[in-house]
Amino acid sequence: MNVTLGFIGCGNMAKAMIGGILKNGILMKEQIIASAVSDSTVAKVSEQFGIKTTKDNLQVVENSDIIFLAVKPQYYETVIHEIREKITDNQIIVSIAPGKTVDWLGDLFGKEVKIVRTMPNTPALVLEGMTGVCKNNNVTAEELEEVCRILNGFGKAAVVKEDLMDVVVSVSGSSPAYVFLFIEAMADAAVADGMPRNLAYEFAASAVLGSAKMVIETKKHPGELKDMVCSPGGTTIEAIRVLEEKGFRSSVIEAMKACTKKAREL
Ligand SMILES: NC(=O)C1=CN([C@@H]2O[C@H](COP(=O)(O)OP(=O)(O)OC[C@H]3O[C@@H](n4cnc5c(N)ncnc54)[C@H](O)[C@@H]3O)[C@@H](O)[C@H]2O)C=CC1
Ligand SMILES: O=C(O)[C@@H]1CCC=N1
Repeated sequence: MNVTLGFIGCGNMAKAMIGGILKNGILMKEQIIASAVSDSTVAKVSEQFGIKTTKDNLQVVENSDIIFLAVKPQYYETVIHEIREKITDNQIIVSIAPGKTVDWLGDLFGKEVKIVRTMPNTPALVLEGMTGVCKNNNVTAEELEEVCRILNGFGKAAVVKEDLMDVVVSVSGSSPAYVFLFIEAMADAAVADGMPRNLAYEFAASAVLGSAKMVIETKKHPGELKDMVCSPGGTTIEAIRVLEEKGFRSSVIEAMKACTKKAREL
């Protein structure tokens, strides 16, 4: 692709996206610039990815067609105030923050700016990211497609109505954390029953990966896939019985409702 990409902030999510983009090869390292606050991050990111790095956010703005705001939500106001004068009509701003609407972002810029609001997730690093996307009226269909090509480069992108973006946070942006917790818990149980830890992580993570692939590739209902594992009078249904007794489904639902609620409040 013939665009330059800038990241303001270069923490966990920006590094996952940069790593994915470079792994996939949709952009060259020379096409990417990122800013960070500390000298050590500037040096580390440049060494890790070979991209241009700077402590000056305006340098990112001056050198990028598409600018990802990759700082925490509470720093959005400061960063937007810092860069808004320098943003031109042709540049596209990509937000990755939960809760920040395109109208809220547009008001902070105080002028007509092209804004794409996204919610990515860290599996972008291994090209298995899933990103929810919506836009404001200043972004054309072609421009949205261009941004989606970048997002698709490290996984998949789905354009959704803006009022679903807070739900995307809980089901996608935040959800790898619950899945990691689940893998960790499964591995702990296997270790408790005598399996070496490294082997336990491999078995537990492979089960999650394979199960996710089955949902996506067979398109069967997850309940049907679950039933296919549960032999009558067998081992699995015993595990399911205990999970139901301990409120597994309800815990997940309540946790995600808390997550969506928090995103709405940010
Ligand atoms: N970590 C994740 O899995 C996901 C994060 N996000 C969103 O991505 C954004 C970044 O999150 P993380 O990468 O997790 O946070 P992080 O804390 O790892 O990275 C943020 C980086 O921004 C830098 N920073 C702070 N103020 C700055 C400024 N004024 N100028 C330039 N850089 C500045 C910080 O030094 C830090 O390195 C947040 O809005 C978060 O909600 C979205 C989806 C998933
Ligand atoms: O925890 C957070 O607030 C961010 C947003 C989605 C994932 N991490």
